[in-house]
Parts: sequence; C-alpha cells; structure tokens
Amino acid sequence: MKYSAIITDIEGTTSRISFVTQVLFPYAARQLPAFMQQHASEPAVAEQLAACRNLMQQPDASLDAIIAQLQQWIAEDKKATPLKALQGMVWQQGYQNGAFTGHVYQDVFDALSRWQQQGIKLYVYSSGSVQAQQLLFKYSDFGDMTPLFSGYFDTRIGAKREMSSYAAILQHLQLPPKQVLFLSDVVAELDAAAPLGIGTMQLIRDGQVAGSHTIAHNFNQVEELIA
Ligand SMILES: CSCCC(=O)C(=O)COP(=O)(O)O
Ligand SMILES: [Mg+2]
Repeated sequence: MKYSAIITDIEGTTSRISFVTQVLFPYAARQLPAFMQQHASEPAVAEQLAACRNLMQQPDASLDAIIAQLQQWIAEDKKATPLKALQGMVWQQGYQNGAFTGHVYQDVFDALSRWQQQGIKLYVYSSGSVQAQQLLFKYSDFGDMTPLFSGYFDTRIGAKREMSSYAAILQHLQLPPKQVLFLSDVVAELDAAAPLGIGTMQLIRDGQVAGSHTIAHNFNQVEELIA
C-alpha cells in the first residue's frame, strides 16, 4: 500500500447522495425555523446568525429574513459555512431522537476498517460541518465509526474546489502529497487536489460523469487499485 493517509468525501463517496438530498436536507429545512426560534440567543447559534448576516451583506437582517435565506440556500445546495454549521446542530437532534441513521455503504465500512488496521490514517473532507460529519459516522448504519478517523476537515479550511484547501490539509497532515489519496465523486474536487501531487480517485456510484481520474465504483475497487 503506497499511501499513508486517505481523505474521503462523504456525499456520493462514503454515503448515498439521496441520503443527503432526500433525508438530511429536507429534515433541516423542516426543523430549522423552530430550532432557530428556540436557540437564537445561544452563543453557538448567535455566532452563525452573525455569519449569515455577513454573507447576506445585511447587517440588520431579522431572524425571519435569515431563516428564509437559509431555506433558499438549502434548496440551492449552497455550501455556505454558517448554513452547514446550523444544519449540523439540527441534524444532531435527528440522529439523537432516532429520526434517521447515517447512511454508509457496506464496502466503505469494510475497507475503512481494513485500512485502519493496516496503519493508514483516515480523514474526512466534506462541505458538511465537522460536527455533521462526526454525527453521520457516530450514528452510522454500522454503529459508531468515529474511532476509524484521525481527523475531519470542512469548509472552514476552504472550498472543496479550491487547490489552496488541499494545500492547507497537507500542512495539517504533514505528509508529502504522493503519500495522500483523495477520494471523491466530484471531478472538480479531484481536479483541485491533483495538481499538488495528491493521488486522486473518482467514485462513480450513481451515474456521475467521469473525469480524467482513475475510476472506482466502490471502496473494494479502490483497494485493488492501490494495492
Ligand atoms: C456531513 S453530511 C452532510 C453533507 C453535506 O451537508 C453536504 O453538503 C455534502 O457535501 P460533500 O462535500 O460531502 O459532498
Ligand atoms: Mg461528494
């Protein structure tokens, strides 16, 4: 195995796209208004409200205006950092009250378990907040998978289609790029990582359009390709 670390995307890579678009996003859209009304004054939520006002360029935006903006961002799948932070807080309630469990493909659970045993460090990089990532794997279909991972990165390190985000992640990992493999279903994300010398592989599970990266249909194939 030539890689010391593997970084994986979530939506479309470890987990089914429809779990995010048909379960998580609608749950957040339904629950956000009540959640915001109840928790607006708490420091963690107030911080995200301030970030929303900043992004909206409306320093005096009312709570109702922010909620409407958040609903629009959810509908557009906008990867806005304050939206992602607030979604994570709302999903926590859903996971804890058993409304859903985190979808993870069987081949992902199996391969990640093997890779960790082989000493490969495993990381997640998703547009979902670190809290949302940890929740998905803590309450996964296979139970608590968080012990498999050595770290998590979200949009606070940068957007997933920007090369500078992967440079910042390499700084954190303190590894040469050729020892790092990035797995994603989105070509633009792989295109951003590859010029740095990071190994890339595209997961095609749901009919995604292929780019110029090595293709795998599941994590068992990833393992065969990097052996
Ligand atoms: C952490 S689960 C929710 C995923 C999410 O909110 C999202 O926007 C998907 O982003 P990804 O980078 O995993 O494709
Ligand atoms: Mg993805």
